[in-house]
Amino acid sequence: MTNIFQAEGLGKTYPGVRANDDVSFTVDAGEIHALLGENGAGKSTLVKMIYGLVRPDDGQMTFMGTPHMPADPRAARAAGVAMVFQHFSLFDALTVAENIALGMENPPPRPELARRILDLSQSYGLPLDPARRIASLSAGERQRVEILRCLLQNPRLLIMDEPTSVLTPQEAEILFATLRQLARAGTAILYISHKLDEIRTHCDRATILRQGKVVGTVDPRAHSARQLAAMMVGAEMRVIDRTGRKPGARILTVNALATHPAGEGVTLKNLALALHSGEILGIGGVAGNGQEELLLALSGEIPSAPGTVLLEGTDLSAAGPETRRRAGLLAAPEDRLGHAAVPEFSLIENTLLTSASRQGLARHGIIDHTAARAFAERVISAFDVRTPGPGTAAGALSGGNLQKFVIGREVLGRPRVLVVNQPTWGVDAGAAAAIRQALLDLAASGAGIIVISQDLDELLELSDRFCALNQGRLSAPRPTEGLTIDEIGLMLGGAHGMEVGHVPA
Ligand SMILES: Nc1ncnc2c1ncn2[C@@H]1O[C@H](COP(=O)(O)OP(=O)(O)OP(=O)(O)O)[C@@H](O)[C@H]1O
Repeated sequence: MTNIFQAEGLGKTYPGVRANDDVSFTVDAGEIHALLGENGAGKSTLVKMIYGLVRPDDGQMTFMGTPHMPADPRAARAAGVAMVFQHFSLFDALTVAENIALGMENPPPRPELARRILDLSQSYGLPLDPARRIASLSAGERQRVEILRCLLQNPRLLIMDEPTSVLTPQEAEILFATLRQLARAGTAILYISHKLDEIRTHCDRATILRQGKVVGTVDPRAHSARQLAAMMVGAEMRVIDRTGRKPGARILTVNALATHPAGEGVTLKNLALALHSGEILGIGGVAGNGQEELLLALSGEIPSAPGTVLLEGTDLSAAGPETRRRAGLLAAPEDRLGHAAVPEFSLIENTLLTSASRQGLARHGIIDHTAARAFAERVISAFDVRTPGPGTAAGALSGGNLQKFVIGREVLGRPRVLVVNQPTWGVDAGAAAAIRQALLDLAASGAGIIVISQDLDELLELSDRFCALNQGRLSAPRPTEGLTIDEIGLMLGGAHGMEVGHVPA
């Protein structure tokens, strides 16, 4: 194997944070190289330096034998580096092909581009219609657009920042087949993920970062997930405690819930569910089958017919998000940057967005800054959000730390019912365990929780009952205890993009 990329002594300091400190490592042609580390360890900062988005304060890089210090992403792309981001950078109103054309230096005529997209998507098993509008795509499909956009550039080094966090296990397998295919052809892949099992199965080497420093480069196959996690955090992981929950009275009733979104998107079809106090209901399924719509219909962002959403007997179907929040029905959506939080707003301002009324952070339209700051500080400390302080802009937080903040803000909002979509997306193993524990503790205190997730292990770990959402329809719930992966496969069966045949017998 030949060394294609080398970093020597890279450093980057942000106000109050040494994000990268003396980072040296190499990536070989044809290898899938994982970057591992806790939230905030400096992984994104490192790859942004390679991709020309951030300029290092110190150190050098070499790429394909020549010094590499790209002034911007365009220069990095010209040198042969491509990157798939953790957050999507797509225009909702445009089609797949239009978005891809926007990122190209010299886009070919539209019909030819559409053909190339189709060809690539077929040869890499990533189905995508070039004429679809981005607004109608699920998170998983949006990611495919980003991946295909990169593959069209024929990169020598492909950087992927948590690419599988929005994919189902089956879609992730397909992606890894794609990456293997690329690696065999000599492309180097630098791969950020928090999924340790995935890294152990698919990556050739792993470089571990802790607090901005390289701890070491290891063969991930030679270590257990637990050992890798311990190297990342420098300590052992905690064990989840599921005790103390007693499902009580019915708290949320959803009846004949149907949505009719304008334009594209999934319509919910005649959904019914009952949630009890102290209970966690898990909803599994492939993204794009109505998960986001269900959250919006429960949070009040999509109104529904009278009698369809009842909280403790009160009909909230016509109520907007603020009225529902006051009543105790809180939600944490999947898209943390843009939907759950405003990137340019400080964490204090972001707490005001959803918590002003429940926490008494504003009176008669006047913001109580002291109270807002104190609440933001409570969230930061209770959920171990790594940030210089509550005045930091949400967009400056690492992905996982923002996720902890968003979940923490709602959990500390003392909900009667909390609806969360992908609660541990992009969160490191230790923090994911802490978030899951917080949800279990919240249920133990009497709240009802709906967890929507693509992570089956997470749903099995958390939920008392499980149901599947498939093309806008919800299956009948089943108790999680004793439920086998086969049975779950059947419940999810027929969901688009997921075949029962993939579920191990
Ligand atoms: N633009 C910025 N301004 C200020 N601080 C920043 C900025 N970007 C990153 N940081 C800080 O630098 C540190 C490293 O962040 P980085 O995003 O590189 O971590 P990460 O390992 O990618 O985390 P995650 O797994 O959560 O995505 C964090 O403490 C983060 O808050």
